[in-house]
Amino acid sequence: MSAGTSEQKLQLVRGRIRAFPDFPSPGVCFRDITPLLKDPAAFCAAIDLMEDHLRKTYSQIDVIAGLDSRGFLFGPTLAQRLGIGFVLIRKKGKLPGATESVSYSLEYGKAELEIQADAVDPKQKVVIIDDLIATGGSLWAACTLLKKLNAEILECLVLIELKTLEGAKKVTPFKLCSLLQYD
Ligand SMILES: O=P(O)(O)OC[C@H]1O[C@H](OP(=O)(O)OP(=O)(O)O)[C@H](O)[C@@H]1O
Ligand SMILES: Nc1ncnc2[nH]cnc12
Repeated sequence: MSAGTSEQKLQLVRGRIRAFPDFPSPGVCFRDITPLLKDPAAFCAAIDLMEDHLRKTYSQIDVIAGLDSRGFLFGPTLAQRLGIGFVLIRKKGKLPGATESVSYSLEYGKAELEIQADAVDPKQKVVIIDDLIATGGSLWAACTLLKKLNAEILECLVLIELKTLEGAKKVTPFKLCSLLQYD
């Protein structure tokens, strides 16, 4: 846990997100988290904010599930803080053993996500984490996978929400929480 108020931590995190207009294609404004990852104080502040939010909101969380690949940057650290396990939701063809899979649309493309069939037990309480929600297709796919395993989805948690793409609607009825919002 680092020093400072929640507002100070949020400012620190916000200051470490870079915008790259027209990447990877015209019209897309890419929100780059690499400066956040390079700054240990800012990264710690981001994890603090996520941990505080989850501890205040839920009396029990069993598992954090993170999305390939940038959800993997936040999920394991957050799970460690909470003293719980982390499970992988990966792009197609990466996970061994029995899997569930679902295809989905991205802001720029199409993809398929998978989870191992034994990743979570039925009724386990799961928070899904990713760096960013754009159209919500990836988180929708993650929710669909966890529903197939009969998990209880508490919420989807992201660092960044791109509001104008209305990804929150796509993950309805599940709750979406974000630390930073951009138009
Ligand atoms: O809300 P959506 O429209 O689904 O977009 C958001 C997703 O897109 C990015 O991942 P990407 O699939 O580009 O993979 P990466 O994390 O490996 O870069 C991002 O990390 C989210 O997972
Ligand atoms: N605008 C964006 N910036 C960063 N990552 C993204 N993934 C999907 N859309 C994105």
